Amino acid sequence: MALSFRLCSSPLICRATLASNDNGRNHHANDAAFIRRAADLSEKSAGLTSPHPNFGCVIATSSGKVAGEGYLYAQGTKPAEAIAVEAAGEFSRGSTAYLNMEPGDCHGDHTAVSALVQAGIGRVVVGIRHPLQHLRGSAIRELRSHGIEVNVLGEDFQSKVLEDARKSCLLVNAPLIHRACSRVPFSVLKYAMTLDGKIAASSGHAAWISSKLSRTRVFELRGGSDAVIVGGNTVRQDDPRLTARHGQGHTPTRIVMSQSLDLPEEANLWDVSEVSTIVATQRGARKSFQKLLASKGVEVVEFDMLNPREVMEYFHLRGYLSILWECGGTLAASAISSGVIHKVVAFVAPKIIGGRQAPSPVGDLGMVEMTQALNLIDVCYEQVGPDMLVSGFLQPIPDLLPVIPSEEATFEIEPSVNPFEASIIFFYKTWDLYGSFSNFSPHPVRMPYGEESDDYRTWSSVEHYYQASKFVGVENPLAHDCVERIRTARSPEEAALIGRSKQRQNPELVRSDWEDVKIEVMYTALKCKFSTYPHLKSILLSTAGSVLVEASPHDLFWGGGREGEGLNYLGRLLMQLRSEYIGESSVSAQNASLA
Ligand SMILES: NC(=O)C1=CN([C@@H]2O[C@H](COP(=O)(O)OP(=O)(O)OC[C@H]3O[C@@H](n4cnc5c(N)ncnc54)[C@H](OP(=O)(O)O)[C@@H]3O)[C@@H](O)[C@H]2O)C=CC1
Ligand SMILES: Nc1c(N[C@@H]2O[C@H](COP(=O)(O)O)[C@@H](O)[C@H]2O)[nH]c(=O)[nH]c1=O
Repeated sequence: MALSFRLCSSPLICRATLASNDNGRNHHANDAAFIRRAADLSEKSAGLTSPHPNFGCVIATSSGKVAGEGYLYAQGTKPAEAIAVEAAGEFSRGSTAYLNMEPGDCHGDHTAVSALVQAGIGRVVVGIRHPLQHLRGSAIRELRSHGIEVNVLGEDFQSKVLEDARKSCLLVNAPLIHRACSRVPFSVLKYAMTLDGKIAASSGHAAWISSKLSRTRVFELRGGSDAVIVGGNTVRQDDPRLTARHGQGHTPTRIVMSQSLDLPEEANLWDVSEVSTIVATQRGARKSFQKLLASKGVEVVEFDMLNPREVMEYFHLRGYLSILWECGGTLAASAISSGVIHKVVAFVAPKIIGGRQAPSPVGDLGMVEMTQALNLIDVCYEQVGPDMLVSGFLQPIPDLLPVIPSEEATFEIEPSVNPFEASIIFFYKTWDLYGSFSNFSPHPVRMPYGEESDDYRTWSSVEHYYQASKFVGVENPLAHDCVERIRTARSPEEAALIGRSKQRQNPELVRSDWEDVKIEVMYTALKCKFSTYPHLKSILLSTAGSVLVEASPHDLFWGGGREGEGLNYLGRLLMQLRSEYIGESSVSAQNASLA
């Protein structure tokens, strides 16, 4: 369903519509402006961390002044709402909080909602409901249950300015919305072409068509994606690096799709010292070359049918939210035909190269009449240096507006419905249904700082503690530095990045018994987390009878692997902990009955 706004049906809507005189219009304009600001804010972490649901919060006083604002930096960090009310301090009381998206308090601890309630916020305006089914509506319901007036754009109010503001909220979380309703990640096809529609000269040479400024924009696009994809021919022709080149921030995985595996033995993409590369290929293709790639640290994933849809479904399962396609026209045509491309970003350079054989951005789509052409929607034009950047959507952002339930019906919706009827519970990303089982979940633990130390510190997540433990007890100041860098990392993913890369680059800094103790380290940290947070313990206990599997297809030690080939140690430890708790509670029940 394309973007649209529905007719009002709830009492709140009618109240709002009745107030739609000039004063009402002013309110709408203010609300729209602050919601847009929240949406802009929510995108601030783009390129700094891996893509995640984007949340922004603006607190505005009754006189229309911004008192505080915040955005979610990465998954597993402090919610935008908590940051904003902290910044606003006493001004929060009676103010309005503008949220581009309903909070995703997915761990039962309701941090975002509590922050707003405790700060005395009087009214909350929400751009869109949370797209994920298991979170949608619950924070709104909870806020209302605390007597806070909550208005959801498109449900409680309608007007042109609010429609535009709501659209900006949909745009900043388009990848998440796609995740909620399709089985493929949000995909953007990007290319640079000359004014005569060529992406290379007839020799295949393409460096460079677009200007330096445009290419810097491409680095930003890469930094905001989980992965960048090219086809085998682009690797052979260009030997690309596909890095984001911004120094500190997030770097996407590089993916090569090649059926033949007829690829060079030496290539920039096989250097995985900084960024990983995955080659997706046809099952059974050039086994000897697969071995060579594996020896260089390149992951090879075989597919029975190597096509864009299969590959995208696979990366969806790996938790990828957004993918940037930087391939040539052959693979681009195949991806468009498979329906996996959602958006197109084209840099058009004012140059003419000519050449009958020179490649164009999209190969054969089998169309013969101009009436069959695919029309982009929501098209934007922007001049970037000498180039023109044209972007637009090939598919509308799905509108997940529910058929608006009545207030009573809203209360009847069971937010904790478990879609996994089967006895296997998968968990991975923190925003998923059982996201609190992930090491990245935002639950700080008090654990020792150093081996057998009495010096207990707060670690922002189990992942922080686990990664730092690799370097504990090593007599080397550099190892101490690693521990401190990991402890103070801004997010669990940064902690993981530092821990993993240091372990790879400086194995001498890792404690010698790490392989023997790592399971115990993890277990102790998990035990601390689940004992510290009773609601997490309850969620764990509620899974009794189910097998817990960390749905990480690439981590074959802690995760379950793609086809169950992983050892799933994280899932196992959680089940062990669950048994321990169940044992403890049955012993205490026995003691109580004896007493
Ligand atoms: N200006 C720009 O923005 C860009 C320009 N280019 C230029 O484009 C040219 C290369 O274009 P092109 O040949 O189209 O390269 P592609 O990147 O589209 O690579 C095509 C290759 O992709 C692999 N592939 C795997 N699965 C599929 C599938 N289902 N459908 C189609 N291909 C699949 C095959 O590799 P294999 O043969 O290994 O099996 C195929 O040969 C180069 O000159 C390069 O410089 C490239 C990217 C961007
Ligand atoms: N030629 C061309 C592009 N080409 C794309 O960039 C890749 C090279 O990236 P890297 O090795 O990281 O610099 C190349 O393989 C292709 O995918 N991109 C652009 O923005 N503008 C250009 O003019």
